[in-house]
Amino acid sequence: MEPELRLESSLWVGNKRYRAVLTGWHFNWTEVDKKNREKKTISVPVAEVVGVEEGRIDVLPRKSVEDTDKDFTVFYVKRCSSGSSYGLLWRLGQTQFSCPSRVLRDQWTKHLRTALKTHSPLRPHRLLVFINPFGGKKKGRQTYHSLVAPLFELAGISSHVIVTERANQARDHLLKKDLTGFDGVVCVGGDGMFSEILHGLIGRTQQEAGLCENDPAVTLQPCPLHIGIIPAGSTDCVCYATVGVIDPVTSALHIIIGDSQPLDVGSVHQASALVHYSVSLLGYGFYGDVLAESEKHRWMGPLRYDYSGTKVYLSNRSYAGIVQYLPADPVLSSPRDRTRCLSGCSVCSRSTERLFHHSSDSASLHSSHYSQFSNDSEGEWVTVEGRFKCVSLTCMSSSCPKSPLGLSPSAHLADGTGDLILVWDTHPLGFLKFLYRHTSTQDQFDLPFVEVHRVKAVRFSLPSGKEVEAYEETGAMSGGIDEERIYVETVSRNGSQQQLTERGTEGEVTNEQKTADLFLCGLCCSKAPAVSVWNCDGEILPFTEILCRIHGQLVRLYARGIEDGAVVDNCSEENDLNV
Ligand SMILES: CCCCCCCCCCCCC/C=C/[C@@H](O)[C@H](COP(=O)(O)O)NC(=O)CCCCC
Ligand SMILES: Nc1ncnc2c1ncn2[C@@H]1O[C@H](COP(=O)(O)OP(=O)(O)O)[C@@H](O)[C@H]1O
Ligand SMILES: [Ca+2]
Repeated sequence: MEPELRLESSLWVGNKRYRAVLTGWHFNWTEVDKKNREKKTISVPVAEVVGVEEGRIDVLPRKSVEDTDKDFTVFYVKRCSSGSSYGLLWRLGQTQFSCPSRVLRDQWTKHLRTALKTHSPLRPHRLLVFINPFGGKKKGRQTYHSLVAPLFELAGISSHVIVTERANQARDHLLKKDLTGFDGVVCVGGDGMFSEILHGLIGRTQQEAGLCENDPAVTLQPCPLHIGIIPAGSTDCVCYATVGVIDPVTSALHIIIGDSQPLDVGSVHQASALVHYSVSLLGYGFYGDVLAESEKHRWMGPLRYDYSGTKVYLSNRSYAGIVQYLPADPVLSSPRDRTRCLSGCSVCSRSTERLFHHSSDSASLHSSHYSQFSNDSEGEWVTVEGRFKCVSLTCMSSSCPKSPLGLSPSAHLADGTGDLILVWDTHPLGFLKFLYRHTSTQDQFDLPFVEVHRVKAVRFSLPSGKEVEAYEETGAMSGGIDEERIYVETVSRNGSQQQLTERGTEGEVTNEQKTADLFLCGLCCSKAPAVSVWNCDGEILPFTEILCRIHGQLVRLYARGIEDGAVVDNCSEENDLNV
């Protein structure tokens, strides 16, 4: 720290005197009694100071409580245990200080603001905010305006807000519109909305870099803009797995202080075309069937997954398939090592070095992305074939309120790998045991019909003859194989063939709905369908035979991973605003 940023003086909070010190990375104030004995110290990392204002200020509603020219107010992050979740809730703390003179007050506010700039270089100044008004319980707009916007305003962040009017509006905006001047993009919605932002930003970055997203062997360019998630969806898995709680205020504070969490992304391809990106769940069998069923019951909101989950479980299906996977280096980590990827994870930090060639310089992070998919470094593919209850791939733990440790509790957010979970066909009670274990700390992989592998890529295909058989079965109800084929629509985007996927717009029959409808015909047939569908972060994919490759740390979120619950809970300190 530059020496001139150090500042120390007596300050008053109410009628108590404090010795305040701004030093290094911290702002501390220690109560001093009449005999000059030091009592309790409050210490706030400068990086967690939200804002500094002259006067005595309250935030909600924002008003100057008392206008004195010797006072200033500091707003900062406080942590509270969240009770039910593993992560910590963040709240806005505030302390109003009085100085002996106006000159000293100005010195404090100037030094604190300079320290903020020095110690949190990634704080956003301007954000592009997309609100899905129909996500989850349909409270996105209200959540943003009542809880998030006042905090952004306090932190001096200007935001351009777009309330979406159709599915894929956010994605299209990010692909085509001028993004100059924005430091990040905020998504107010669920995993489907996040997926739109992900597609828009990854696509835009590759367009500008002249890279072809369709080729699974291409090393994609990491996105320069950060993504913030204000949870307002049904599953909110990406938020939960990267922050540890579903709480709009906590997420807003992570955005304000410019936290940065890299995230692995899977690119899903069919033949030589990109179909979709995935971060949370690429699932065939049970999870695909649940999604297809749940699309019919969107009106139920988040409950649609419980209803559909029960219905699909009772239908007791399994599907034939061939799964091929490219194992990750087992020396680095394992999905069964019982570790957890927490804030500051050492496995992910080491991966940054491995993925980006030993550089802490962000410019070279972007230019020298390690090629891990070229033929000579691929390694050996492993093939398994049989009948599965489900085949799932996740780039991270995919923890969510339904499953607090997630689909793969030891998976890492940013290690360049995904976890492939194979659940072989088994009796219904065995499968129920597997599902039920997701809701507790019991190991869902410790079952004889379950396998988990840490992988760099996965291929899925149907045993020969099965695809035709599948189309014939669904075709019997819906008019034949050609009808299925015409649902697969490709459009040209910037010269490349790109799969167009739309979901959820009322009154419009989309590709996914058509694919789901075809699939659901199978549900009412006496004969169970021979194929399932892929659930890709809440989207139904219109293909069965796919290849997915994991791209290490392709995007960055305004988050820091799940904080260890043992970290000090300072919520009970005085002056908590409890926003
Ligand atoms: C007997 C108790 C059974 C409990 C089963 C618990 C298993 C839960 C694992 C959930 C993993 C979720 C991974 C995330 C998926 C989301 O991308 C996706 C879309 O979310 P959204 O856009 O918010 O709608 N959600 C799902 O596919 C829901 C799967 C629910 C399965 C029961
Ligand atoms: N204005 C809109 N009308 C209809 N669908 C929308 C709109 N905005 C976004 N969507 C789509 O809604 C889907 C679900 O959104 P999401 O916010 O994830 O809610 P949920 O978690 O409840 O599924 C997303 O795939 C997104 O593309
Ligand atoms: Ca990973």
